[in-house]
Amino acid sequence: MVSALAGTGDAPPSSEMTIHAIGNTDARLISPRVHRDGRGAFARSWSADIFSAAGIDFTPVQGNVSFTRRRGVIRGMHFQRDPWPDAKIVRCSMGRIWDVIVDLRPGSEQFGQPQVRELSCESWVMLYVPPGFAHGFQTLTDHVIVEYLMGERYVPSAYDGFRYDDPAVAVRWPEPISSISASDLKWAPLAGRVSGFGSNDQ
Ligand SMILES: Cc1cn([C@H]2C[C@H](O)[C@@H](COP(=O)(O)OP(=O)(O)O[C@H]3O[C@H](C)C(=O)[C@H](O)[C@H]3O)O2)c(=O)[nH]c1=O
Repeated sequence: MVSALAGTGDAPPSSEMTIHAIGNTDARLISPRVHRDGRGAFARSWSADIFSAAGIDFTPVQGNVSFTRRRGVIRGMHFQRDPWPDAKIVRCSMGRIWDVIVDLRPGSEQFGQPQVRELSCESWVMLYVPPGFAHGFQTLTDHVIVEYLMGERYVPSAYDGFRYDDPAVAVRWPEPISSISASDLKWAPLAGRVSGFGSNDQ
């Protein structure tokens, strides 16, 4: 017997996503309206109309997904250099992560200051990371899936990053570190390499 599910009616599009500022940055926390029923739940992960109404110029051109087996793993910090800075929507689709973004745009009010948020499958909350930010996360559980909608294509020659312990940014990681890729350990210091981090910004 197939049970009919109650409709959700025609709510205005803006009610499908609530967008919150993060500090004085143009990064945003996005809380989608979660439609729950006897089967489970449904929510939007992006909306051109809602983003446009919120003044966010973002159109996905690539989708990425990563699976991380163990708690305590750090992925990042990553960014793409100009002229291909990669804005992204980040969502944690399984488990929980300690998510970190850092504004690398010289002159911005929050330049070099880590902004951290816990993202989890249960919360459904997503993060909009503007172009010019670095992004990374540490897993807070085993078996983590993180999905991305990317505002820029992957350009290997522009793919860049910095170490989790770069003294110019001083990110706090909550868990004992269980694993970091060899490539993420090889990033050169930001000081003297990325505009705005002078050689004495230790
Ligand atoms: C980002 C990317 C990577 N790759 C290749 C490059 C490597 O051979 C392999 C794994 O890449 P990586 O070790 O950089 O994967 P993550 O450490 O999960 O990187 C991601 O995690 C941090 C937290 C992010 O914010 C970025 O979205 C992204 O950099 O996939 C691709 O083929 N296409 C891509 O778009």
